[in-house]
Amino acid sequence: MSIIQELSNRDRVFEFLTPVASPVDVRHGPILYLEDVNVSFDGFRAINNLNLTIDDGELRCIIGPNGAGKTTMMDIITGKTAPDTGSVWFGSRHNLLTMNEPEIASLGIGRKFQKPTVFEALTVFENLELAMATDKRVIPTLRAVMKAEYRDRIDEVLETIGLENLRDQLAGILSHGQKQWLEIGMLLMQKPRLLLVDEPVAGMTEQEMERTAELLTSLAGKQSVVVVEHDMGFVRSIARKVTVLHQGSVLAEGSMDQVSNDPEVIKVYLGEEA
Ligand SMILES: Nc1ncnc2c1ncn2[C@@H]1O[C@H](COP(=O)(O)OP(=O)(O)OP(=O)(O)O)[C@@H](O)[C@H]1O
Repeated sequence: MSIIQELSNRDRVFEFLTPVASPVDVRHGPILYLEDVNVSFDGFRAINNLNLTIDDGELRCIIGPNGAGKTTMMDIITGKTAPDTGSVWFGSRHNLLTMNEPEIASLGIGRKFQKPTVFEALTVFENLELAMATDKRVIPTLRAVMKAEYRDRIDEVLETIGLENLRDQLAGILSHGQKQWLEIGMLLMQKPRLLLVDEPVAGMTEQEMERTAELLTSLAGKQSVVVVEHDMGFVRSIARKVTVLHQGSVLAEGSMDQVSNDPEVIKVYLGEEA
């Protein structure tokens, strides 16, 4: 059957439009679990007996000085870097260390890098549309015949990211902050269970930072969100629980007030900024 014929069959729900029912099992524990993880680069221990758990629906902020291992930790979770030893589980069923990057992404782990990578020559709407269809060959046909099936989802995401009024604008003319929100929206199109967000407010105006705080806090609960961020004011505005990494290990964990009053944290990290 041709793609056109296949798409014309309105009774069918197509795989690429249907969020994969996430098989992650969180009934008996956290959504993400790292235990005794170690990674060395040329003999340098970048991640050192790292233990970390993220609960389902949690919004967690990860802070730590330069070189603390934050990016390497994200790389391990997403399958970009393989640890030397340790365990990394997504729910109680999925051993992430046996999976490659695309397999981990398809389980529902989305990663937002610091720099926005939207398609500037496409509209906001088209960017979201593209993020939804995993089979890019069907896009033109998709637009013609499948509108009702995906429009609702795109509208929902446009509302979440606050870009409803810019839906037909080219992404290239968006502000830096709007591009970041659009890219978060592109990840949301796939209905992830866990979003990893790297320095979301770098380069943003105060107003954009406030809007980003609202956006990330609104996502928590619906999915788990892990935010790596250097901006302490921003972390304070969104964090319920903060993990401080230092030399590849967890140095402290707790509320922003708890960690910022921890003498060890003050010594190795916040103290540096004071
Ligand atoms: N591929 C690599 N090869 C060698 N060393 C590496 C590699 N990746 C990271 N490192 C080192 O591992 C340590 C941890 O780096 P990482 O980028 O994870 O820290 P970070 O907390 O994300 O820092 P930043 O806040 O500056 O982004 C650093 O000392 C870094 O130089």
